[in-house]
Order: sequence, then structure tokens, then C-alpha cells
Amino acid sequence: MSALQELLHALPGAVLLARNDVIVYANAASAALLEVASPEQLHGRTTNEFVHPLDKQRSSERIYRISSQAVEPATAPNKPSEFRLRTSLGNLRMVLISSVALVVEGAPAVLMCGLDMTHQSEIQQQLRESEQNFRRLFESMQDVYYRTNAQGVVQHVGPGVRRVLGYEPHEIEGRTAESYYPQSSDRDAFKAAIMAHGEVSDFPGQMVCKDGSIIDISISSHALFDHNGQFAGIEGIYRDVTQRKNLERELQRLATTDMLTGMANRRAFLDAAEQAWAEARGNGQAMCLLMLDLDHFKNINDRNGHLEGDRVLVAFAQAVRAQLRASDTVGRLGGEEFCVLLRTTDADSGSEVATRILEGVRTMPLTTATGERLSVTVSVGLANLRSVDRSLHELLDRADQALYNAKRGGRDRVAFNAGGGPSHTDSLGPEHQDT
Ligand SMILES: Nc1nc2c(ncn2[C@@H]2O[C@H](COP(=O)(O)OP(=O)(O)OP(=O)(O)O)[C@@H](O)[C@H]2O)c(=O)[nH]1
Repeated sequence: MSALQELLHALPGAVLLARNDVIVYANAASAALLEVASPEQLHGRTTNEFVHPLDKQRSSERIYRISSQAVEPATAPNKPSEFRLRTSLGNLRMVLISSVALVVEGAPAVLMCGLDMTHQSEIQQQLRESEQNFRRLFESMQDVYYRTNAQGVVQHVGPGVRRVLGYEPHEIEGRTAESYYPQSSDRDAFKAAIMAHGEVSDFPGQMVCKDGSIIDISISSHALFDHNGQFAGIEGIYRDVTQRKNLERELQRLATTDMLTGMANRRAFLDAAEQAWAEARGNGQAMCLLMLDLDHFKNINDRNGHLEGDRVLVAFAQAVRAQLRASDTVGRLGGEEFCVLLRTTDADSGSEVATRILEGVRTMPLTTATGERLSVTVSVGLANLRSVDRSLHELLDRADQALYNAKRGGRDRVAFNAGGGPSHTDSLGPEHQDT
């Protein structure tokens, strides 16, 4: 073996020399690649017989092109290109082949060099599949992936944005995230939380959709930093939680509302009253409580039936509400007993409201099933916040005591309990009874 042949033989890449496509020389790597016992077993066979049927035409064209240029061999070698080969054992190999035309011992020949890429191909195929899986997952995700730069400009947004906000991703990219936040305070709170903790999970907020509707969202995100540790933006996901929020709101409403009258129920009213009491104490503001109880309601039920009694309660609730401001709170404490909280209201103004309620209830246009007018009246106990009160319950007790006195005094009237005994009572006009 010549030194050159020894060199070719030891090359890790497959080398073949063919004349008219018939192999006249093969090195050891060729034999290994095509799975024959020795290079000599390749001699006399055609290269074409190892080419996969789907690549045969492309391979023949390349050999023809290179062979027709044999006069100037070195000028136009075939660029490396991948071919599927079948080994003598029938196994498939992906081989990167480059070829060049030569004149060897006075006769034209083609020198082919092959690099086995089967393994790399498999890795690439796995990568492609993994990429496709990832893309499918990304496309079908209920969440919207997004990334902004340090200035809050959206750099990338996932396709989920079509379903959630109704925008195409390109309509969002390049815009600042603020542009689809209905409340800038929401976005500010989100940014503050990210800056403070580096990440947020299930952070609540709202966004405006392309059609102008507002949805509830929940965001989980983290801050991005560049190589120098500088803040570089935010990355994360957000999801539409409107349905869940609506359900929560509905549950909250059911848990805090009296179903018959639509008023706050006992617990919700007392919560609101506690809060108002603390605020009024803190700010030194006035506050009044009215305790209301329908008069002889048992008779109304007994004479007209329970359903009719319910109808009266509903009408009563409307009549009371009609006299109140948005800042007032009315609740049903139970049965036919109600309580009104009047914020920033002193005893005189509270008494005026109570008097209007008396009048409003008295004049409710109610009739019985037989068409007779149904007369309904209410008694009201009034108490105002005093600087010496230590708890809301002292105020409630005084209002309750005043209500008792209004009942005892003949009903259909307001009684005021200023606290501190009879000497503290105020005059509330002809139909008001001081306690
Ligand atoms: N229809 C109806 N009746 C109710 C409801 N809750 C309580 N009641 C009735 O309200 C009546 C309250 O009666 P009492 O506490 O004796 O008081 P009253 O008849 O209103 O008399 P005074 O309060 O002393 O003026 C009872 O008959 C209860 O059954 C309700 O949700 N619907």
C-alpha cells in the first residue's frame, strides 16, 4: 500500500473513488459506513446501489454534472449535501457527501467523501419534534405569554392573546402594556410588586379587550435582568379569570345579601357598621344608627298570609332605600327588624331621615288581595355616636333601646336615645318620643 493509500485508509471520513459510478477504491471508513466486512468488498459495485431510491435521481444528476466537468476538476466540486444511503445490511444512513471530478492514471474518476450524519439528523429530528410540540402547546395554551422591555413596551406576546383580548399578537407588540390596562393604578401596583419581590404569582388586575370589554385577569410574572444586573423588563403569563371572578362576586353577594329584600344581611351590615364606626371615631365625624321594626307585622301575616307579608317587606325595603344616600347602609338584622347606618350625620339630620322613612312607609301604595288598602307603619329608634362610646355595640344598644321606647310610646314614631339618661334627651317634634 502506498503512503497515500495508507493515509486515505486511516481517514475517519468515508472516501470512495468511482469510475463510471463503479467503485475502484474504498477506505476502511467507507466499509464501516456501508456495513461491509472490508473495503475490497465494495470494489466493482456501483455507488448508486447504496443510494436510497428517493435520493437516486439527485445523486445521479450530481455525478453527471461533476463528471462532465472532469477537464477542469478542481474548479467545481459538488458542495456537501445530505443523502440517504442504504447499507449492505439494509440500514438507513444519513450521509453528508461532497464529490469532486479527477483524472486518475489518465482516466476520469469521481472522488467522494462522506460524513455520517445519522446521529446528528436524529438529534435534529428530535429537536424539530420537540419544537413542534412546544409550539402546539404554546398555541393551545389558555394563558397569554408576554415579555416587555425595561420601558414596558411589549416585545413578544403569545397567540393566546387572540382568544383572551381579541388582538393579533402584532397589534400588541410594540405597544406599552399600560395601553390595555383600564386602571393605571392596577398596572402601578403590579409593577411595584415586581420591583419589590422580583416576581408575582396570581396577581389580580383588569384588561381592556379589543372590543372595549373589560376582563379580570390574573398575572404571574418575574423581572428580567441584563448581564450587568440592570432591570431589563418583565416576562410572564396572564389568564382570563372573569368567570371565576364573577362566580366569586356572586358568592360574595349571596353570602352578604338578604335574598328577600336585597339589603345587606345581618353579618354584612354589622361588618360595614364596624368599619364606619372605626372611621367615624378616627375622623371625629358624626354618625347615626336607626333601628327599624314594622308595627304589628304579625297581624299583617295572620290576616293576609305569609306571601303577602313578604311583599310588604319588599315594598318596605324600597320605601326605606328611597330616603337614603348612596353612602348610607341598610341591613336586615332578621325578621321584620332593620337597621340603617347614616355616615357623617348628626342626630338632627338622622331624625329628619327617620321622619321621612316613617312617612314613606305610611304612604306605601299597598293593597290586599281583595283590593283593600293595606296600612303599614314602622317604629324607629335613633342613636348617634358619642365620643365616650367604646364599641359599636353601645350605639346599637342605644338604638335598640330607643326602638323599644318608640314601640312603647305607641308605634309609628321615632324615639331618640342620646345616652346618659333622660336628661340628655332631645326634642324631636310632635311625633318623636324622647327616651
Ligand atoms: N312574611 C314574613 N314574615 C316574617 C318574616 N320574618 C319574620 N316574620 C314575621 O314577623 C312577625 C314579627 O312579629 P312580632 O315580633 O310579634 O312583632 P309584631 O307583630 O311586628 O309587633 P310589634 O313589633 O310589637 O309591632 C312574626 O309573625 C314573624 O313570623 C319574613 O321573612 N316574611
